[in-house]
Amino acid sequence: MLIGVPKEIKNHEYRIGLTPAGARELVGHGHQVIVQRDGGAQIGLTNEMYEKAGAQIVDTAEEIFRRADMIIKVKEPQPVECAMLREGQILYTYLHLAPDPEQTKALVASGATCIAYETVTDRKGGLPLLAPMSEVAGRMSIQAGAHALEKAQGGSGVLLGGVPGVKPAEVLVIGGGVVGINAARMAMGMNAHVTILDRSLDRLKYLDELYGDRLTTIYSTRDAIEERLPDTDLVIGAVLIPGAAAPKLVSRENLKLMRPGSVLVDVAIDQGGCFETSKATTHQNPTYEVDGIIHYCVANMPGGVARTSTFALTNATLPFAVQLANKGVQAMLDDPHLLEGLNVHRGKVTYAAVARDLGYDYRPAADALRG
Ligand SMILES: NC(=O)C1=CN([C@@H]2O[C@H](COP(=O)(O)OP(=O)(O)OC[C@H]3O[C@@H](n4cnc5c(N)ncnc54)[C@H](O)[C@@H]3O)[C@@H](O)[C@H]2O)C=CC1
Ligand SMILES: CC(=O)C(=O)O
Ligand SMILES: [Mg+2]
Repeated sequence: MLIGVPKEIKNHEYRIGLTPAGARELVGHGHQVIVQRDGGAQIGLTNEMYEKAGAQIVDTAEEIFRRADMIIKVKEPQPVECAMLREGQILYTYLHLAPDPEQTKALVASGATCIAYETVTDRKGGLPLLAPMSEVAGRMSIQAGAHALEKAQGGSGVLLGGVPGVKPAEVLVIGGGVVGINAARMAMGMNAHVTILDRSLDRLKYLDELYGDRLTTIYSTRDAIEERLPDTDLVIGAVLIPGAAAPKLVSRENLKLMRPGSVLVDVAIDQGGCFETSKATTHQNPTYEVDGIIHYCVANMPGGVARTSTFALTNATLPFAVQLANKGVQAMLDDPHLLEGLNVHRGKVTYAAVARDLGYDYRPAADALRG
């Protein structure tokens, strides 16, 4: 198979979908790899490294999209990329379709086979291709929040850990999954006081067993959230209902409960955000203010630490990339966990939550693949 890796074009996105080591693996399995010139240059992955791994460097994204049987990316295709996809081509990347009707329409129109990293599953019920970036974003959410709390950033001027004689900040993490636990760990490490909310009692039990009285665990309800907002300095939005648009858990009205200069970091923004007042921002302009509350809603947070993130992401995506390259769409029929990643195939929406949220007819993935 001919595998193409374009340079990412989203704002300040320096990750790349395949490392030189990954290219070498695919070439070793008898495949051809083409990589866009300087696609990894910003994170020290040079054209020469890819060439040494057996890949060919090409100059333009147009050539990659025209020639490749499978495109490997990081972020959802931007409109100019969607326009270059074609019937029968495989797209393997993050998609986050439920809150993105424009992209969904474009992928349906392309006829391509579109596999979303974020809905591939594993045997334990986890999301193995989302998890590495959730680890990164969870950890980053605390440093982003701590920075936004500084006065010069519009924040309330609170230091997360306090100092001897002055109490630490209160951090509220809504959603105790991969983002949530990583955020909580970082915040506890900085000596903040941390409360974590989840709807899964099993998850709350696990967190309680792990961290004991260093972490307060509370069952997530609207009441529980509203009760805590007046005393919270930093809220991390970390909920997920796989594939679906995020539930709105903090309303605009709720912002009045908070102290001016308090901060909301909505990590769930890539699924539409879990605060009513969230709208996606970029690394260039990461924050904005609503009713005195600072919002940080960067939809590609891991792009900010692109070198760490590229290695973490491709460690997880490469084994499936090899399967797809070896077997084509049959790889999904052979592996139910990879099959869960199929969101759009030859003009049909094949992921139930996306079809429901955006009003498309749902076609089960295996049926669509078998034609
Ligand atoms: N902005 C960015 O750059 C990035 C965003 N993300 C996003 O972060 C979000 C969280 O991802 P993960 O932690 O990997 O998901 P996860 O599935 O590991 O955890 C989500 C948790 O939310 C809980 N939950 C669901 N509804 C809830 C509610 N009403 N109240 C409290 N908890 C609730 C679930 O029980 C689960 O424990 C996703 O939307 C993901 O796409 C992930 C990486 C990067
Ligand atoms: C998960 C995601 O959206 C990202 O890593 O950018
Ligand atoms: Mg998006």
